[in-house]
Amino acid sequence: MENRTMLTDLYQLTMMQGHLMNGSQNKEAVFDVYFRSLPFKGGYALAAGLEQVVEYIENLSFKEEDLAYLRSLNLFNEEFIEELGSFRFTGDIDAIPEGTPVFPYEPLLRVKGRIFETQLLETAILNLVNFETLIATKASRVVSAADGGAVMEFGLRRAQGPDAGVLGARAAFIGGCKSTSNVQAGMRYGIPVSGTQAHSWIQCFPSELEAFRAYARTFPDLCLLLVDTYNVLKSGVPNAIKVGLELEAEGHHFLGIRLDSGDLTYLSKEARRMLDEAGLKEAIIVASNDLDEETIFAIRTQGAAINAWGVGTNLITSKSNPTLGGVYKLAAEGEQGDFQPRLKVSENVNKITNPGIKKVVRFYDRAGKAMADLIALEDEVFDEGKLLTIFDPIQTWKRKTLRNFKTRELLIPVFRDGNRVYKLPDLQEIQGYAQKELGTLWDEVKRLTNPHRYIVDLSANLFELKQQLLLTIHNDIKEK
Ligand SMILES: Nc1ncnc2c1ncn2[C@@H]1O[C@H](COP(=O)(O)OP(=O)(O)OP(=O)(O)O)[C@@H](O)[C@H]1O
Ligand SMILES: O=P(O)(O)OC[C@H]1O[C@H](OP(=O)(O)OP(=O)(O)O)[C@H](O)[C@@H]1O
Ligand SMILES: O=C(O)c1cccnc1
Repeated sequence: MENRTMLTDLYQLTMMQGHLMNGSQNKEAVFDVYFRSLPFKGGYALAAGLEQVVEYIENLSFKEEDLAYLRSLNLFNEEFIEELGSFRFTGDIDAIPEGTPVFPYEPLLRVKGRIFETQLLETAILNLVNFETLIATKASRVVSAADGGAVMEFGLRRAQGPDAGVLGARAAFIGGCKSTSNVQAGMRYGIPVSGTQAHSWIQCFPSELEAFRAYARTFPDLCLLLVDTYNVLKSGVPNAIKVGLELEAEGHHFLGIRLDSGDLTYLSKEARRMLDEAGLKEAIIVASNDLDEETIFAIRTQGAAINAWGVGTNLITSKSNPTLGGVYKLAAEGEQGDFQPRLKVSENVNKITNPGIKKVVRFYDRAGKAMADLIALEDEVFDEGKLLTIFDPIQTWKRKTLRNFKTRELLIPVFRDGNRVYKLPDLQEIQGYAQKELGTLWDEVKRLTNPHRYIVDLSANLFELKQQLLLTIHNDIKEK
């Protein structure tokens, strides 16, 4: 497992030395990880990256060469470097499991512990959670546009570097992709690997037919032929049909063809007709070429005859929305378990933080559909037998009364006193869980364009606490 201890911003280390020098290193802090707006103008995001956060925490330790490098910067004193030498995370982490639909302002992770430790974690946690959550969300949109057609992740060559290719393939699988072309991701995470051929294979042979036959000889039962090197309907599909029939005559199953250019709707319909007429009704048609959720949705609704989609660049780079702006904000600080809520003020009301140690409660109706989430204080209880009126924390007149609800707390314990108390699910389990979880959201929340906004409110107690703190800060400033 990779040691990512040095994957941090310099200022985390300077602040840590500052705490050590000021005697505040043992102060306890609670940080929330959350994002403020949904990517893709979508209706939800899918949480991902927790497994990498767990690995990061479990491998946190500065090696001799790390300490030597830090010493060489001539910024840090020996007392601090020595302290880093025995650095371990000894705090608590609660997190929303990977594959859960999540919404703005909800703490996806809550980190509690000595400020000396919790400050260091910000950069790596955000790096991991922001990227994987973004790609899992993008993949989920692409998969939903494919409406049951398999989506194969093809992006490694265009990913923003090797790590993004591998972790992106993992996140894409959480979002519902069926397979990846990325062999390292397949090996590391047990993702099914799949693929076809490149144009170079076809070009290497004197003719397209010979290229197809050579591939069919090598992989008679894994034969998906790329048909657009010369001319799809006049050459590629007729040659693929010849080879497909030869394979079937020998008792093999011909898988199908891949289209990688041109009008994918027209070509797939024509190719389907030709394959069917030749008796290759089971042969599938895979499409690729700069696809994303919008093109897939358009092509599918035009009536294309496409069974599976190969999606690379737009998915792995999240091209239409390349970042998720997750932040790591201090919500409480204290000593010996006695915490005081803390708040960050901003002129921009969306940037004022939510104070205190919080939890996220999801409210379901009797049919199991998610109705709303509340960000609440840790010790609050919501009685399932009672009515509950919730309200928008900004437009407070917007109210909704929940009745007959079931509740579920989304944050679950992952580390206690530095020890892991959470069993990491395997990736197949996470994918299945994500699919089930998406089934609890209304279609209106999931639709790709102009979705309904899912309700995420603050509990009355948290709202009250926030108002009080804002008022106190405001009055303090006025008096100065
Ligand atoms: N029927 C369709 N409706 C909407 N978009 C489509 C349809 N068919 C293909 N597309 C998309 O249109 C774009 C076409 O790309 P482009 O203009 O580069 O043509 P091309 O066929 O890839 O040409 P080239 O031969 O250079 O590869 C791709 O993003 C593709 O996914
Ligand atoms: O289009 P993407 O969604 O990124 O999917 C991956 C693309 O990569 C391959 O092409 P190649 O690298 O040869 O490039 P090209 O076909 O785009 O020229 C493949 O044939 C797809 O077209
Ligand atoms: O296997 C394929 O067809 C493939 C793999 C990576 C990128 N494009 C296509």
